[in-house]
Amino acid sequence: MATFTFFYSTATFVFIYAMFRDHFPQHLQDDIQKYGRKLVNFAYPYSQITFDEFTGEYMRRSEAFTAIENYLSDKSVVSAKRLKADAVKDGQSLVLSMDYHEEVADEFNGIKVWWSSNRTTPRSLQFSLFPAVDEKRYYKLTFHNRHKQIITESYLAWVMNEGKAIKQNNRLRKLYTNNPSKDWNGFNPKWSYVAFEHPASFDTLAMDANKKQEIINDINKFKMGRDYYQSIGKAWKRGYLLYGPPGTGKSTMIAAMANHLEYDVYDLELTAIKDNTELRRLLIDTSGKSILVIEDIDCSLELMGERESKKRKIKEDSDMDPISKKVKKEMEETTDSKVTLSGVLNCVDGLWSSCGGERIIIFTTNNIENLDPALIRRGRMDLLIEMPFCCFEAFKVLAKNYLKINSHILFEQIGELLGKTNMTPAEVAENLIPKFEGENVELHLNRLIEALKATKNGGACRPNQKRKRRNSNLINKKKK
Ligand SMILES: Nc1ncnc2c1ncn2[C@@H]1O[C@H](COP(=O)(O)OP(=O)(O)OP(=O)(O)O)[C@@H](O)[C@H]1O
Ligand SMILES: [Mg+2]
Repeated sequence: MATFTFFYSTATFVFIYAMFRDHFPQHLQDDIQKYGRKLVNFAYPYSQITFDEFTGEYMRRSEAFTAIENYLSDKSVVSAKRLKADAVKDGQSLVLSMDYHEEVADEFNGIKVWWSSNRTTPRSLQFSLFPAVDEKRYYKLTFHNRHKQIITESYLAWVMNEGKAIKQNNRLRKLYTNNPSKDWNGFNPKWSYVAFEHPASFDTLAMDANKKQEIINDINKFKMGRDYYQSIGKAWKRGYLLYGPPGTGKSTMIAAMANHLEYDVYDLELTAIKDNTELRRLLIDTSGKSILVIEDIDCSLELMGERESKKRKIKEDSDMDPISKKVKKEMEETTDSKVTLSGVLNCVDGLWSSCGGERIIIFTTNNIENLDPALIRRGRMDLLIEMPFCCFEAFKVLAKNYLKINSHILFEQIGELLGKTNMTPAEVAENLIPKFEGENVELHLNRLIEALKATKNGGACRPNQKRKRRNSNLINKKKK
């Protein structure tokens, strides 16, 4: 009986609505709809915004949906009764979100809003070449009509920023390396990655404390400088050149920076790139909040600048015997990489570097003298950071890391010897690592003293005036 009544009323409603649409004059229909909407607004003065999970022509996962999911995660744990769990960081941790048809409340500047998680399932079978989309997930935001402006202008921007920041913290940080271009295709991407799990930090980095603090301040200022860079019309990027002998901590410094900033690292192998076009394609495929690293930049002949390499080539060629000349020519011909200095300079200055923002570009070299001045000119490399041989202060950091001591009677002697020798932090660290079970602190320090004496007596040169000058000026700040 009840079913019959329901069917009867629905049919009557449909009939009346059809009559109304077909026979009522249009201006009367408009008036009735206008007043009808006013009545509904009066009875239910709330607005709603829906955020679908997949949007656009290619049905990409919506950034807004992901940001909202992350933003609501903590709030859902507190107030939703049913939760869903998703693995992040390649399964290392879980993100909780509210289950379907749950609702959580939020407050912004004293305004109360409600978020609900929903899904719709298709009512009929669809035939498609693509896998069927079983359900459409979406978030719905409900708020009072009178707060519409503040919600659409400020609250949503706040939710997006917060959500993105939470996502950034939850994600697995990655160390990317470029694949040879012959392998690039739809299945093999330009970059391969592994989880970036380097343990280096500024605490464990051995170097002069003031210089270390200057570098930390510089990168902190950069990270917080979004508005500043915007206001001066400059791309939000920064370039560093790390130079110093092998084993002085250049790579360790990069890892410490990446960990401090929580950025990904793109380790660019220039020799695997054929030409500037490929270089550009690779760079376009990188994301913001990342450090692009080109290690040992001087090791590619082309990058030393055409003027330098031509000069060098003429000199070398005139010194060579005919057979060596032929072998050299053949080698040059088989070397594929035609990446040029101007290609690399474009990577530092070009439009690419401003896409996505928050990019740090780091070059390392053992021989700063070999670099073309164009590469390190003012404004291109913002900071030149020298990683020098181990000084006493750097040694104290290593002693604290490796031996867990802040002082010892032998420190004075070690300090004196360090002042007279060129030993890298890597070599010092090697002497502080336990070689056998049960070795005590004194044994390590004595071993280091012996090694320092051997280096000194073995003719290790004292830093010349040029090096001394550079050591005293670890960081040569360049004008921005
Ligand atoms: N300043 C330092 N602070 C802490 N550890 C260091 C430092 N320098 C070197 N080490 C230790 O020595 C090892 C080698 O250092 P690293 O690879 O950073 O040197 P590098 O300057 O990059 O050398 P290369 O020029 O050969 O690439 C590191 O794994 C680290 O353990
Ligand atoms: Mg290195």
